[in-house]
Amino acid sequence: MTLILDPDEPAGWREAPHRADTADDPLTAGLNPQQLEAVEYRGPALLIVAGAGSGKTRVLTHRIASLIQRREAWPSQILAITFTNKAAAEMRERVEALLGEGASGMWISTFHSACVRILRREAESIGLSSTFTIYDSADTRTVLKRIIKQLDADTMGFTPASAQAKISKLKNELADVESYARNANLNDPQEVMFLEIFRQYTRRLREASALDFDDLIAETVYLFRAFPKVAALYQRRFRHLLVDEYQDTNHAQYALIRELTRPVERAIVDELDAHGVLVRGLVDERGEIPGASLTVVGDSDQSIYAFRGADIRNIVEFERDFPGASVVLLEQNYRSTQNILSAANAVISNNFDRKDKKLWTADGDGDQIVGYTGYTAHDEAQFVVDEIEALHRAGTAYRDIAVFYRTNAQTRALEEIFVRSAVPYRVVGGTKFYERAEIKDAMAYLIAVANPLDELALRRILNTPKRGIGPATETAIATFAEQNELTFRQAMRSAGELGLGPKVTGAINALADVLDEAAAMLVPSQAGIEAGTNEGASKVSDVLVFLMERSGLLDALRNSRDPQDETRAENVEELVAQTRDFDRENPQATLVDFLTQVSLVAAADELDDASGTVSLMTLHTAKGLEYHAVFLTGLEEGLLPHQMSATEPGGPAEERRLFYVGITRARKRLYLSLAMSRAQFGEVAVAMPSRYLQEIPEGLIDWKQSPGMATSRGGTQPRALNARRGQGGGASGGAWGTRGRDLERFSVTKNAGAKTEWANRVTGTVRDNGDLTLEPGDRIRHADFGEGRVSQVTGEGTKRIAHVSFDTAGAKKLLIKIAPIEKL
Ligand SMILES: Nc1ncnc2c1ncn2[C@@H]1O[C@H](COP(=O)(O)OP(=O)(O)OP(=O)(O)O)[C@@H](O)[C@H]1O
Ligand SMILES: [Mg+2]
Repeated sequence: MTLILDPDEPAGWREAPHRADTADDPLTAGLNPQQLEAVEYRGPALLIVAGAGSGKTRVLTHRIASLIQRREAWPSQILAITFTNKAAAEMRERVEALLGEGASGMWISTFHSACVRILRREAESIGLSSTFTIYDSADTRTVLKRIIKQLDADTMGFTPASAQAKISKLKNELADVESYARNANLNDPQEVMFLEIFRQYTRRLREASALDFDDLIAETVYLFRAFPKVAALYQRRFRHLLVDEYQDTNHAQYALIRELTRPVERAIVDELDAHGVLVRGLVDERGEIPGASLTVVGDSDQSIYAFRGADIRNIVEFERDFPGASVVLLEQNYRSTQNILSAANAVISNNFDRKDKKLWTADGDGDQIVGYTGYTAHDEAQFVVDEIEALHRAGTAYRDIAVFYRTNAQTRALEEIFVRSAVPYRVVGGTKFYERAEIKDAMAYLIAVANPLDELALRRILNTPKRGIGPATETAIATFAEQNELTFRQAMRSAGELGLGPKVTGAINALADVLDEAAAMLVPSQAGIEAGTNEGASKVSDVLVFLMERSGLLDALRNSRDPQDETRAENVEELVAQTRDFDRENPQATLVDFLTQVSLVAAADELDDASGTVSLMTLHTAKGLEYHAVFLTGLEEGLLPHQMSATEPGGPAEERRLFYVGITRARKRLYLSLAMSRAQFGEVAVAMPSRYLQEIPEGLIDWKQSPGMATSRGGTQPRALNARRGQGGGASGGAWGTRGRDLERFSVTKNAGAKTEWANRVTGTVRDNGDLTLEPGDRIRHADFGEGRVSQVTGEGTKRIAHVSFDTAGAKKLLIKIAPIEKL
């Protein structure tokens, strides 16, 4: 092992750091006494626990800046861990702004990037090449798929996704093959099989010099444990370790922190010294280098990653794990108005098993929270955009406004309205809807059908979903096409002449068949051809559904248990929903028309202006951030809490923390919105207000209903929400928290009648026109659009839609169940 001086260490390193004069220090001015105590703390371990917006991140930033400015530490002696790359960049910027100079050599990064950096340097010690590959989730599943196939493990119920989840969980707990084998019950064939899968997976990655995401942390821990001298280099180097969002660390990350903060024993110190590593100024009277000073900050109310193995116990047991630790509690909130904080307090107090703490501010109540219930997701999106335009006119910069949602699929409706407005926006931490890989894949199928000459689209889908057509085959087809002056598509049809195996040839032909069949669906009927119309041709949505099903793309995503693939499947379903809308709105339009419209939407992305852009992101991405105005959208049962959470222990409580995280991002203005119906896979489902909305005290929210509902009270008797239960309201499912595992407080304290009354207030009149019979030719009156004639009724049951030509308002489509209409 060679020991070298760290390249990040500045020349000035050899001068021992010294403590500068602290009087009138701008770094500490304006901090409250508890914050000051945390910034000035000099000792082995410090835990800062506090609610949202109380200055935890700010204290970390000031602490780093003060250590550097007072020359108590060199930038290279600092390691700060944040939860996202965005947070890391922000913290670095702030530290540098406080210092008034750059601070290179300082490590501010996520756990994963810090570990990659360490592992690339030290790879040889653990038999890896320093150019090791990092496997993403998809790569991992590909490897597992092959192993499972080879072992016939699928017959025992193993899938790549299930094996992946189990392996990931083990790695987050730092269990490797050996330790798993020691504890496994070898009489259980399931366990024996899993052990074999785990063993082979580990071996294959090693052979490929590859690490998966979980390995990055776990391998660093193993490295440090197996090679104390390597560990000593980092223990000596990082004198100050600071961790933000500590409540979301898992066991492996916790172990890493422990390794990094261990003291360096005297024997190793001597060895480092002998190798020319500078230790002077670091050793104590026993000849050891004491453990690094550790500062962690967290808020157990904001723990939202239990599904990825995060362990709140890391916070609860901090004092036991790090003896001599000090604890600082921050109480005052500096971010939000009291109204926003009161809403957050009220919501989170419904979670059991937490220490009661109340956020408060000295800054006054502020504006009321604004509530809005849209008819549809589009209506809701329109409200959001209108309000943003109003805020902007009143002087709020776009960059100071954010829109949050629970699932990525919700961006579709939002983006459509944003694109039509002039409001610049960007989707943070995720590509825009049409840029997402799975949407591009689905679109590539449509493009390949619409334009068989488009080689790019064909190549994209050739092996998507994976159908065993490798790059060599792809090249063979391309070469054959070139040599014989054929298109790529024609060459695919000549696969039999390429000398490929029968399976590959079969796969290529099957894909070509699917594309041919889809193309045939687009041919108009004889009458249509004669009339020059599109009559008789299949709708775009039908062609897309056919392609997604026959190609296996949707199944591959749906059957995977990787949470990301689930989102991808939802996105593809959103695209299907969008084509359904398109078909309804443009009955005569062709596939090419659809593709053209999509390209135009995508081309409008260039929008930007000097005052920045509005940020759209998921609630998970929003952690740690703050904005002047925050819009929390899609506050419906099934979305928040997400329907998946219902089946997980602690799920609804974690979803509530997510809602709490969302609320506490807002500084001055908070908007809560939902839609009464939401399209899911092209079906319009009736949505129910999120149970969490009910937990916010009445007076805090000013409900502005959608115009269509505000005036619709006359005529129809409001009906009990209960009447809707069990009517298969799509994603909304069982209303009002009656799901089995959701043993939550309000379901015992609030009676059903109160719930109904409350829901009526939220959604305007709760209509149920479920039994209203309408036929083409019927005259109706709509609360806003006036009188009109029904031209068509489509859909069934709760999803019946009336197509109405209004006398003055033009053509509209109405969801009969909830529309404010009466038959004349
Ligand atoms: N003493 C203070 N004086 C003025 N502003 C402060 C003070 N402390 C914190 N702030 C401001 O309050 C806001 C919230 O601070 P910060 O983001 O550090 O809170 P946090 O506890 O990390 O929140 P979260 O739990 O959401 O991560 C920031 O705008 C910060 O600059
Ligand atoms: Mg923070």
